[in-house]
Amino acid sequence: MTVVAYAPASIGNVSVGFDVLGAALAPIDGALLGDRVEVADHDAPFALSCQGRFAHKLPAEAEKNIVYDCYLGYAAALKKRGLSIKPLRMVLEKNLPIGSGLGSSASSIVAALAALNAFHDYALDQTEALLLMGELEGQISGSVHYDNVAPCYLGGLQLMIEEEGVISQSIPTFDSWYWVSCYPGISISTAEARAILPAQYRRSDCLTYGRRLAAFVHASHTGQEKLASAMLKDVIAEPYRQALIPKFNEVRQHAAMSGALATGISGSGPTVFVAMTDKQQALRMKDWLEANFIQNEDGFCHVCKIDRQGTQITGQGL
Ligand SMILES: Nc1ncnc2c1ncn2[C@@H]1O[C@H](COP(=O)(O)OP(=O)(O)O)[C@@H](O)[C@H]1O
Ligand SMILES: N[C@@H](CCOP(=O)(O)O)C(=O)O
Repeated sequence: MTVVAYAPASIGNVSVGFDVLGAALAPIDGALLGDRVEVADHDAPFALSCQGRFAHKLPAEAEKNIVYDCYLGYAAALKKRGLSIKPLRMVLEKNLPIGSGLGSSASSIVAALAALNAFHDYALDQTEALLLMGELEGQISGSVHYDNVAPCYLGGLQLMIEEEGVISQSIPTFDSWYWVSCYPGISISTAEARAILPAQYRRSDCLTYGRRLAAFVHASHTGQEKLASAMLKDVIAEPYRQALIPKFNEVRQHAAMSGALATGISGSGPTVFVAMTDKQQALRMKDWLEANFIQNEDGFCHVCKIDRQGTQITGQGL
């Protein structure tokens, strides 16, 4: 048997919801923006290999690849249920750049665990699988946060709940919005971008954060597009992280003059996103970002919609 899982890129935080809001992305031109993992029968207990555009940036030793930790974590989860992992080989197709703000580690984790789970006849239910994905993401970034793994796995715009046995739930999105997502080609470690944030915040920032997040969720549920987009502002991470991203302010200024609804840092950066409603403006914004924001040959830009499907399983090999 061979199983392949595709797990889309995601925007963590979406500006207004630090660690509690995340959106899965699908380029409108049908380009693949996410990692894929193949799991197949094997004549030895385990093997892992890597391919794809960004495979050369992964740790050289297979044991340092998060996909290997997924294998160990999944085997342990099966063992707890009195089940055994089958002999298998895994292939990671690393399509997302590392330390990009596109949920790269989450994409590998979700694709790996979704493929392993499909290969074992869905031994874990969706919540159990998502809990394990969050745990593995926490190993890499220094603390458990679901704002990449949840949208990547479930699709859509996900709001983290993490109470009463509910990890996340999806909230409505505006069909007319395009998300122009541009990776400049440099890397920022999520763990380091978390370490520079204050340990404590002023009361006024806490109130602004809570008020705007509540207003965004309310506006999304009541279809108030203008109000929702006006809430896409960040007092928690962006003031401290923007200095790590060359030309971030120029992007914001140009986007505002070009009809953008909002501009923000995707996850911990350096990818930025610009939300727009006009497709032609979005395509022009992409051209501008490619000419003015991308720094090297690793960079790229996509005009995206929200990916509603999340992780997809197919039967064919890579
Ligand atoms: N399959 C993988 N995908 C991405 N990163 C991986 C993977 N396996 C191991 N790593 C390591 O995990 C860290 C991921 O860094 P991080 O900044 O969290 O990336 P991202 O923000 O893109 O998820 C890097 O040190 C990287 O070498
Ligand atoms: N909420 C996290 C999101 C990190 O996303 P990544 O794509 O940079 O891994 C944070 O902002 O730290």
